[in-house]
Amino acid sequence: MSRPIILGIVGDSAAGKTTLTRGIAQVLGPENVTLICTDDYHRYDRQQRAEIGITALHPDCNHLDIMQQHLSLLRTGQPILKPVYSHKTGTFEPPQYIKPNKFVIIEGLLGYSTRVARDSYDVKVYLAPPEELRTKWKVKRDTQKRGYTAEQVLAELEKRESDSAQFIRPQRQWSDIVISFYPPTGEDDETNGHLNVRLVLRPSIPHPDFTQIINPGYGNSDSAIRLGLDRDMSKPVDVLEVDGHATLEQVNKLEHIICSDMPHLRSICDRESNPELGKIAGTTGETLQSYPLALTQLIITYHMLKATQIYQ
Ligand SMILES: Nc1ncnc2c1ncn2[C@@H]1O[C@H](COP(=O)(O)OP(=O)(O)O)[C@@H](O)[C@H]1O
Ligand SMILES: O=C(COP(=O)(O)O)[C@H](O)[C@H](O)COP(=O)(O)O
Repeated sequence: MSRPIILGIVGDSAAGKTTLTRGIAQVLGPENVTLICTDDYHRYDRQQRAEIGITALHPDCNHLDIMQQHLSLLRTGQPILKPVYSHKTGTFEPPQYIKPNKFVIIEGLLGYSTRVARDSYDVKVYLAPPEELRTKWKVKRDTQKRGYTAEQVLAELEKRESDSAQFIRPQRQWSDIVISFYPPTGEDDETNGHLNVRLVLRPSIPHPDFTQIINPGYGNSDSAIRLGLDRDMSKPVDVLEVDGHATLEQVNKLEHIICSDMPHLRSICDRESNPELGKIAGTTGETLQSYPLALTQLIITYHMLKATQIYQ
């Protein structure tokens, strides 16, 4: 059976969804990827939301029924007529005709909020940076790119907090992978390129065999790459951590584990031949490179390529 492979990336505003998506789409080939942002399914424009007093995070503020209908259509390879919301103007634009490519990446706030929607994905990712870091990212992004003042962004975050807690954060439970970038202890997050990452790997999909990381000789607890067991939302999980200061040699070893069981896809599943992996736009428009981000993007790409072996 041939059908598009669907990746979900869910998380609160400025949690890093677009940044994560970019590298994955580059590896898979932009011509093979359809990108969809579920903000397009907002029910009200910016002015209406302000008048009604509802936030974009509330399910009632989104056409979730149409979103899930569209996800089901995309999963079976059918086209949709997608609404378009502009973050630039805060208004809706004419709808777009979209025919899914080989891979579809759906990113947004409420992608896992209904069962039918959840059933549409092959891989489900949830982004959960510490709230302090997300606040900094949101202030920076929304002041630089969306025309807000820092005070407006902070006031908006406060207004949204109860909806975040009630509707956004619980979706973490449905994900296969929870991703948290975080600053190393004692360093502030201005060193964005050197953030560590914590990946919660649920057994809901089969992950690459990372156990050799904990073999004697590899080192673990004091290494820059660590594997352990934990619980997330009370369920047992594996946790893989990669420090921003990991060496190239350590990163290459992990990459080898990720890519070694798909030799015929080696050229795709490889960090070195995909220089876009791990790239982040810095504060002054410069480009930073992060190994933790690159490896995270590679693990997600691994799962998408694996899914093609079953469905394409
Ligand atoms: N992994 C990361 N490392 C460093 N900075 C990041 C990372 N992810 C996101 N950011 C910063 O946070 C900002 C918001 O991220 P973005 O991807 O636009 O979030 P979202 O799409 O979830 O709203 C970006 O402009 C970037 O500056
Ligand atoms: O929370 C988000 C989602 O975007 P993202 O996840 O990219 O932050 C936006 O604030 C709403 O879509 C409304 O947009 P605006 O506030 O610009 O009208």
